[in-house]
Amino acid sequence: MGRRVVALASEDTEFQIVAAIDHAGNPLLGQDAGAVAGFAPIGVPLASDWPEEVDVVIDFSLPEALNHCIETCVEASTPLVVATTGLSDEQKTKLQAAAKLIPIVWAPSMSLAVNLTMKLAEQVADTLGDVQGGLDVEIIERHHRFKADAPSGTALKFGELIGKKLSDETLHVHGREGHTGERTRNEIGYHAVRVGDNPGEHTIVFGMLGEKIELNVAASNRDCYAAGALAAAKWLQGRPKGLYNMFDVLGLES
Ligand SMILES: NC(=O)C1=CN([C@@H]2O[C@H](COP(=O)(O)OP(=O)(O)OC[C@H]3O[C@@H](n4cnc5c(N)ncnc54)[C@H](OP(=O)(O)O)[C@@H]3O)[C@@H](O)[C@H]2O)C=CC1
Ligand SMILES: O=C(O)C1=N[C@H](C(=O)O)C[C@H](O)C1
Repeated sequence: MGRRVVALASEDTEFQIVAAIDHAGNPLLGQDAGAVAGFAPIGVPLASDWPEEVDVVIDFSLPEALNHCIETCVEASTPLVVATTGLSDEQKTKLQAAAKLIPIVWAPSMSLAVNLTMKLAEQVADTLGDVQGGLDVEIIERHHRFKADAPSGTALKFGELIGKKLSDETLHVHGREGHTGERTRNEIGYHAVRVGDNPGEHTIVFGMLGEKIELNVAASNRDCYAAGALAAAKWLQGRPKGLYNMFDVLGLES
């Protein structure tokens, strides 16, 4: 994702890339970030040390890298966009605490289409929650073979939003195997598929007795996430401290 953020930001006159950060052991350190992204050099080497002053930081990394990023941004009062998924509960608490000091946009998907589909999913759950015969919700996500976390942060967010609309006692069930018995009414099932270079696809199945609805949202490439993160970075300029999400950035009601 870092490569795509650099590529899109370097084509946007509203951005000046002042640093591209990776960990100290990355073999590409010292190489020009534009060239690493597959474009013309931009005069910014990939580095492991943080610059003194920046207007905004965009984080697509690993949960283990995020703590240092949050601390650095808080120390320098720098607005932060967090796109990394697979965070622990402790890290979520840390983010919430940091947002009392700096403005942060935090979302498991920066994609416009995904965030809009989340709103549609909420609407379907709201409408069908009490449908005759009961409603079964299953979430199937597909991603590339390199993805480190499962299910995706987006799938979990879909489940959280839908669960809130359905019941206070929604169970989140990951996969299904063996003599599982009859499906309970209050569970949401998650299924994580890892195949090739899939840039991200989510299907939410709302199953009833006699008919079903499926919401499917799929990326054709990863630029929807990079573009969303850049939009969030712009939106954060001049915002007061606080924790925001992509519904806020996109003007979709939270
Ligand atoms: N919110 C959204 O819209 C999206 C979120 N994501 C999430 O973003 C994250 C990154 O995804 P992706 O780019 O595919 O993953 P990659 O593994 O390709 O990239 C992660 C990068 O972070 C680097 N890294 C590792 N440790 C550190 C550190 N301590 N400090 C700085 N950088 C570090 C890695 O280096 P090295 O390879 O050397 O370990 C690597 O270059 C994932 O959590 C993914 O789920 C992805 C797409 C969209
Ligand atoms: O790792 C990815 O690729 C993606 N991760 C995010 C997630 O976990 O939801 C967002 C997107 O689906 C791509």
